[in-house]
Amino acid sequence: GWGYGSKNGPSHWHEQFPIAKEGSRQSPIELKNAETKYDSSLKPLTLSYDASSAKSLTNTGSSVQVDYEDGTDRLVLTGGPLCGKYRLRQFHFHWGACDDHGSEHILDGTSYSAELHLVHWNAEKYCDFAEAAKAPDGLAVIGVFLKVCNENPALQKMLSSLDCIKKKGSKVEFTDFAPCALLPPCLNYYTYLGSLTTPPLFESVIWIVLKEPITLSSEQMTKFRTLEFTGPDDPMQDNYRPPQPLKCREIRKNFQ
Ligand SMILES: NS(=O)(=O)c1ccc(O)c(NC(=O)NCCCCO)c1
Ligand SMILES: [Zn+2]
Repeated sequence: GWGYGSKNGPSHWHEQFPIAKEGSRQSPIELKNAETKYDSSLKPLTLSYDASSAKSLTNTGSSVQVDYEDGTDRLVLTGGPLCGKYRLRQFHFHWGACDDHGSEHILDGTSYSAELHLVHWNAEKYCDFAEAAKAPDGLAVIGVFLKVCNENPALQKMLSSLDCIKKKGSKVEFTDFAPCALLPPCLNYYTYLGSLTTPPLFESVIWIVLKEPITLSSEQMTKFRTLEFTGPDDPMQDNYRPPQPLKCREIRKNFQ
């Protein structure tokens, strides 16, 4: 199956997922602040997150992912560019082999060491995630850059559990994790219409990329790389897709 290696990585994905090449709204993209447009009609993001509905921590074989119980309205994102209420389903990360790269979005030429994706689906219009994932307004993903600087206590609970999920497909119970602890103080954002950044690359994501990164220590960053893609000689790293053509898209921001 698809992956991030030389034989099954992003340059090969079009062979099984033609939208990779043929799509009009693929992600990630380069964000060039000078070419974005301030939109005063954009609302602030409102996140109502309670910690209780975290469920599990999984090595998906392409990332590390925390899944949430999304059968009820417990962790809801509204406002911003969104119409309706979007329910948090999971968050996961993308990162590099070295600290100088690893994010999927690139901001004014800067690649960050990693990128957090908080994945929400439109529970007002669709019955479940799978249905929403196929709709043009089905998903809303908040992207948060990670910059190596000082230690991030909020990440520690997850990172200290990674030893238990080294192998692809492994999963452990992971409860009471408040995702809002992973957000920076300032919620200024860029927003544009895009896609999943992994196969099946559905063009169903309203992207909300925060301008301000969160920080973590280099030891914490190293911890991500102790996970395995397929086996002990295959460390999970460089699990990011490079930027895709902007084509006929506008990038808006909620700040001047
Ligand atoms: N990176 S993203 O755009 O935020 C993103 C958000 C939600 C997703 O469902 C996917 N992709 C996905 O689920 N692919 C199927 C199997 C993956 C196993 O790891 C990517
Ligand atoms: Zn992602």
